[in-house]
Amino acid sequence: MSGVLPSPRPGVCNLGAPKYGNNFGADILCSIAFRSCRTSLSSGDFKNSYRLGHNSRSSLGGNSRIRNGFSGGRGWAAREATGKRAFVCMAAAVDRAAAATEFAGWLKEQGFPDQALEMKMFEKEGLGCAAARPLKAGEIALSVPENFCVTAFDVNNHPVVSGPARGRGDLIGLTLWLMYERTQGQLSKWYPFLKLFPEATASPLLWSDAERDELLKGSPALEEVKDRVAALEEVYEELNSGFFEKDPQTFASEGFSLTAFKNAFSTILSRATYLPTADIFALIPYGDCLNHKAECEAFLDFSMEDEAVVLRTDRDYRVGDQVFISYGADRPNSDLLISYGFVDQSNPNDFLSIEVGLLETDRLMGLKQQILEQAGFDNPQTFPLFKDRFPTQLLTYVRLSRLSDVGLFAKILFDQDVIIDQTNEYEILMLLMGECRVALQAYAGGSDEENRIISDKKASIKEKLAAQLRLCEKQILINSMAALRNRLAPIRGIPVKGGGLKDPNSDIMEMFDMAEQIASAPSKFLSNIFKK
Ligand SMILES: C[S@@+](CC[C@H](N)C(=O)[O-])C[C@H]1O[C@@H](n2cnc3c(N)ncnc32)[C@H](O)[C@@H]1O
Repeated sequence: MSGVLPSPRPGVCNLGAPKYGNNFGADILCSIAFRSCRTSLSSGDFKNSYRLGHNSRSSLGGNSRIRNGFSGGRGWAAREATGKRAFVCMAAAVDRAAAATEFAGWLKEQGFPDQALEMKMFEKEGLGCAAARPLKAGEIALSVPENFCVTAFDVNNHPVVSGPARGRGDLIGLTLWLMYERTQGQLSKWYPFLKLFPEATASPLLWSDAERDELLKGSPALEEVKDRVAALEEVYEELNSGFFEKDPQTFASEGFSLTAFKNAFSTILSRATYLPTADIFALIPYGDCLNHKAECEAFLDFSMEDEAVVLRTDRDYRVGDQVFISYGADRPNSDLLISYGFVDQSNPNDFLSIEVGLLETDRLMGLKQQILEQAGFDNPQTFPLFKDRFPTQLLTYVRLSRLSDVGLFAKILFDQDVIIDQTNEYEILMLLMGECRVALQAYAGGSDEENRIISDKKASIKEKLAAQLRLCEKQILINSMAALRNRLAPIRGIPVKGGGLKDPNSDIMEMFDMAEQIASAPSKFLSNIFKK
């Protein structure tokens, strides 16, 4: 075997959690708007490489060659496939635990080395890997020889799909590979491996338009999913008109339908692992059964020395414990849902992206832009809002954007949380508050409804996942607003509409109400309220 995976989050690479750490406890014009979390997903890159997948750590090159010594291929047993040629839907009906046992036995027959992990079913995550013996932190838990992995090597050397896959990204190549091998059923030499794969995931990429519109209403994920689906359908159309329709004998219609393509893509997206050292995506026996834990730091990578894909543990495990990896350090729930079809309600890395920028009409725009550039920021710039923190840099950025006195520019420091003056601070906190309020109002219903759906046994998987996502995102906004309120409270001498100053403690709720409703026309509101 030899294989492929997507890569990181181009848009947000410098915005991850580690760089920012303004805890709400310690405390949080421009144009402001919430953005879909374009983490690993980028429609611009889609056609050539759908930048997604575990270990989103480095960028992904083309797939026309095997990179950095990862040669792959060859060894996947020349076992003669037997059985009828038939389109086999590797559906949920397959008993996955039995399939895993069968696959492990089959691998052994092919000379696969003994591992410290065994595949096992877990209630929450489905198939996973458990420690077969006690493991110490830093130990090699898994070592899969490269020739047992499916990669671009297999795609590029495939008698049927190499043509359609040419010039496309690794994930599309692997999707084509999976579609074709699925049509071969038991004749496929990969059959025991394919039997482990779910037919598709619960990703909203596969939901109907109506389901997406209803269930993701308010979430920035909706826009993201729509973009992805459009890009995916475009790729399919190209493949269909360029290859599938022209040769229906080879590309049997059922196995190469749009539905089959989307299903296979979602499966590949959820199972292919990006190997940073080899800069390649791979389907890795055992490795593709490892589930994600946000707190985990272990990840799969190619070891040139061992010529194998290796997992080193980041903690001790007892026999039977599930061994986890990280699918990427800073993946918000919207990304997990789209890429893998699950939501982690306790995800410490969950975030919403907020975009801020300078006003076109700002007479100091040129100067401000220079300051931003020197500090390494764009205009506009996206920042993450986490449920317990947001970046100090976000505040500084917005403070700068609202400054009209050049004499105060010297106070702008991106590595420190420095209030420029109270009027400026009041403005920016109100703007952010208003933006959060508007974003929150875009979701239908309250959090009680989401909690009800999550615990409702009759609710569908899609309804539950969407409710989990909405709940987490709303919590980020609610917590952000609470933090903004905390920051606003001690500001004394707050300017009011009629001019003059007012003690905030006298009618603080009224002030917040006002502040939270301004986002639809922030500059208009501010030009009125701060009229000199
Ligand atoms: C690489 S596969 C892992 C094997 C998979 N559990 C299976 O049953 O085949 C990724 C899939 O595992 C599931 N998964 C991984 N981590 C999870 C988590 N923390 N919570 C829930 N599901 C998880 C999701 O269904 C995801 O699409």
